[in-house]
Amino acid sequence: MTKKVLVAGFTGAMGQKAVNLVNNMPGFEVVAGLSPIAEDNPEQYHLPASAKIFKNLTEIPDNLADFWIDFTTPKAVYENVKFALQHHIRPVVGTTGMSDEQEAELIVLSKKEKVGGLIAPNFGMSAVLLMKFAKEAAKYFPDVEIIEMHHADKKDAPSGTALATAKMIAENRPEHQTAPDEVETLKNVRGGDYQGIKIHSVRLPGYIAHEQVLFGGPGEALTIRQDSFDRGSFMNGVKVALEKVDQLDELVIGLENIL
Ligand SMILES: NC(=O)C1=CN([C@@H]2O[C@H](COP(=O)(O)OP(=O)(O)OC[C@H]3O[C@@H](n4cnc5c(N)ncnc54)[C@H](OP(=O)(O)O)[C@@H]3O)[C@@H](O)[C@H]2O)C=CC1
Ligand SMILES: O=C(O)C1=N[C@H](C(=O)O)C[C@H](O)C1
Repeated sequence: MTKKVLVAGFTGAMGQKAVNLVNNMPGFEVVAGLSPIAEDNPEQYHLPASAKIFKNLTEIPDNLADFWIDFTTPKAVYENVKFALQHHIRPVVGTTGMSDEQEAELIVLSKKEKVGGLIAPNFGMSAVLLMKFAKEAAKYFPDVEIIEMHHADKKDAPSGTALATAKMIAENRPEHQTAPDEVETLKNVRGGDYQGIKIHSVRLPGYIAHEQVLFGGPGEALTIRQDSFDRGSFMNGVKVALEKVDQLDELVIGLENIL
């Protein structure tokens, strides 16, 4: 039986990549798109002619879709995923910017509704491996800072990937010295702080998505870097998620946990 997919944020940069992915996945079909200012013309957005376009959650009927791909905005994603879980649609979520509390609430809801799904701050293999390697390196290099660089239209900072990297490093690093007293003569010039890990966010035209993790030790340094040069690089991860979320019975965080 064909698996039916709703793409939330289908008009956006990632949403359009997701539409193209599903259009080319045998056994899957885009049946609907959600986006607040989209025109009611599916083919304009490369959706099948039969696909329905919705402008808000209240318009979406029951039993419409099996999967919910979400590439929307930090403001919309929590309500979207809640709606999907309550309507037994399996969410595959790339949208970043949710708080830890929001994610925890959604996990509880997924268990209650017995609906599996995935939230992945990054669907790219280079970023998944960077996070894994950084977590390992943190055992030996407790002094670390993160620089993430993104396109100028990005709405949230730091990136979801940088925050996930910091969390994974924090889980694994041994006791470390806290930074000495320092004076910022320019406000926030030392970046954001996650449990003593500085995060620096760069936004520039021409960039897509890039991250460096810099470890420093006595007389040596280790730099781990990943680059996403094209948004197509995220689609293998989305494909794997669509193929595997059927086997999950709750909401899982992180692509690495289903690979
Ligand atoms: N996990 C991953 O691997 C990746 C995650 N991302 C994340 O995906 C998200 C989207 O990125 P990107 O595609 O670049 O952003 P865009 O701004 O290009 O697209 C956002 C989309 O969301 C839509 N939208 C806005 N509000 C709502 C709403 N209330 N309900 C449904 N749709 C809404 C917009 O519609 P309209 O145009 O009609 O306003 C638009 O289609 C970001 O959070 C980004 O960080 C990005 C790349 C990879
Ligand atoms: O907004 C983006 O573009 C990206 N967002 C995700 C994030 O916040 O980490 C993933 C990737 O970095 C691209």
